[in-house]
Amino acid sequence: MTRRSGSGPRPTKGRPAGSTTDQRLLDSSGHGDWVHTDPWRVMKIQAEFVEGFNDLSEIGPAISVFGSARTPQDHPTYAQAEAIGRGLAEAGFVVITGGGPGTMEAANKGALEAGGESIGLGIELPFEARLNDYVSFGLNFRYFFVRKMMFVKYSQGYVVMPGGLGTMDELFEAMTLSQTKKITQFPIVLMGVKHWEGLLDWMRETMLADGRIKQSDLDMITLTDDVDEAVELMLKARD
Ligand SMILES: C/C(=C\CNc1ncnc2c1ncn2[C@@H]1O[C@H](COP(=O)(O)O)[C@@H](O)[C@H]1O)CO
Repeated sequence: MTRRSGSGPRPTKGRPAGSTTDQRLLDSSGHGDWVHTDPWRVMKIQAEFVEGFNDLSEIGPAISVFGSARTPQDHPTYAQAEAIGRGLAEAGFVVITGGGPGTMEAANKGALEAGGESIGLGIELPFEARLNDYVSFGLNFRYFFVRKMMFVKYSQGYVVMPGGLGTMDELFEAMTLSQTKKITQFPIVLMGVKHWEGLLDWMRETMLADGRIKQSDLDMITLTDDVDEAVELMLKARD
């Protein structure tokens, strides 16, 4: 695969400065312009699904790696994400990330430098954002929900590194889809014991204790700092 000519930021020309397509879809106080009315937006949404399905349908076994867009390059988590990208690529997996900076960049770097496929599924944001330099094939999405479906549909499992709101959204979406059997056989590895153990303790002591989740919901997660263990788990699930 080669870097798609359409990768990088979508042109901002023609759209109100500081807003995104997603934002205009979800904002109830929309513009009156006919191309921005909801029925016509469905065509744009449909086109984005078609394009994504078309471009990703033959990528082979893939693992998505998520994590903070704000991880500095000299942070130990950056090195760990690079190692996970490398380990997954060496094990024959395509590595998919959000194509952004920080942890996403590190995982793409590890995968690309190990000779693997390094995919970035970027998102249009209200500020300048472009795919990182280690993406060998990239797509930029206007709609978060279309992009999120591509991660689930085209990966066999998730590795989730320390992160903020975006990372939590991606993690809990996958857990909900697994819990409701919308996806099956979907290993989820949380990397970074120090970052995640507080959340897992709370889920066990509050959510589980109050009967709001089952033990099987927690069992779908593996918590580790060990890159080899994470890769091994993905291989076991694949085989
Ligand atoms: C914050 C900055 C750029 C953000 N750029 C992003 N590009 C692509 N994907 C992103 C970006 N920001 C968030 N994401 C998605 O959410 C996850 C990380 O979010 P978090 O809140 O940082 O945990 C990540 O996995 C992406 O899929 C400028 O530095």
